[in-house]
Amino acid sequence: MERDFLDISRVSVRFGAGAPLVLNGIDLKIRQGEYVAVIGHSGCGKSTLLNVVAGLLNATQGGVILEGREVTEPGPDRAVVFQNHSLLPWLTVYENVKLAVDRTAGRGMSRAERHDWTLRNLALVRMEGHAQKRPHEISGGMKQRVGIARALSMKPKVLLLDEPFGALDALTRAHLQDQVMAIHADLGTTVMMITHDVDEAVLLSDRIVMMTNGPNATIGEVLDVDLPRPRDRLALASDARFLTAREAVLRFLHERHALPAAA
Ligand SMILES: Nc1ncnc2c1ncn2[C@@H]1O[C@H](COP(=O)(O)OP(=O)(O)OP(=O)(O)O)[C@@H](O)[C@H]1O
Repeated sequence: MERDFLDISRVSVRFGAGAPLVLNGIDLKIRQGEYVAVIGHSGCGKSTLLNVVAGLLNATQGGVILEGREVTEPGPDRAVVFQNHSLLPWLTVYENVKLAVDRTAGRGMSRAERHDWTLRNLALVRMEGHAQKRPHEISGGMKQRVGIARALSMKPKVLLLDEPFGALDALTRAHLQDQVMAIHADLGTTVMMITHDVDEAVLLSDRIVMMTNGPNATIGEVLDVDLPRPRDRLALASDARFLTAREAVLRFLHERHALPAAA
């Protein structure tokens, strides 16, 4: 049987003694190459869970094992892309990615190889033509693409996406989703993505992890998205399997685990 690649085991988190548990006993095993979306209402603890996997936050109980090694701190094997692009404003697009290359995957590469690797990752997100621009000269969607290139350039074992398209308009968002699907197909990167967007979760994922409301949030249900790849958003818009999966997530979020204010 295939070994679990990323093993999130009985993770509970509380912020401060006496405070309620934000997360309570999260158990999730992710296979290599799998694309998993985590969805749930605002404040249920999705980012908290991602931060534990990233090594930015220690679990109060339980832990995370990646390829047999316990996660205790951040590392280049788990690259994170946040909703708000975090590029260094005084560096060009090229330099932003090159900096990550120099610090991680580029160690041991020659100068020419590091240059090529930087350009190759910019090309993955179609940003090689904007390499010499600075962040203020490019759009929000382009900044997110550079953020994704920077993350991928580290050759991470797991790509952690925290609502990476949340701040973008619908068309830009669709474009980026297609690019991420193409990259995932190409590289086979393992992805854990947080989202609020049901359609996005169904379109991109192999499995959707649905979280109950906090505090004491836990995994309510896990849905296998049984749709062949490559996936085409237009064809899927009327595909019965897509619509069934979408409905299952919507029912979970808006019937079984509606927020009290929205009930
Ligand atoms: N550093 C912290 N100190 C104290 N409480 C925190 C801290 N970080 C998060 N929390 C609390 O933990 C809970 C979960 O927050 P988290 O950001 O993980 O939720 P989320 O599901 O990602 O929300 P959203 O979808 O709105 O981004 C919230 O109640 C939040 O206020």
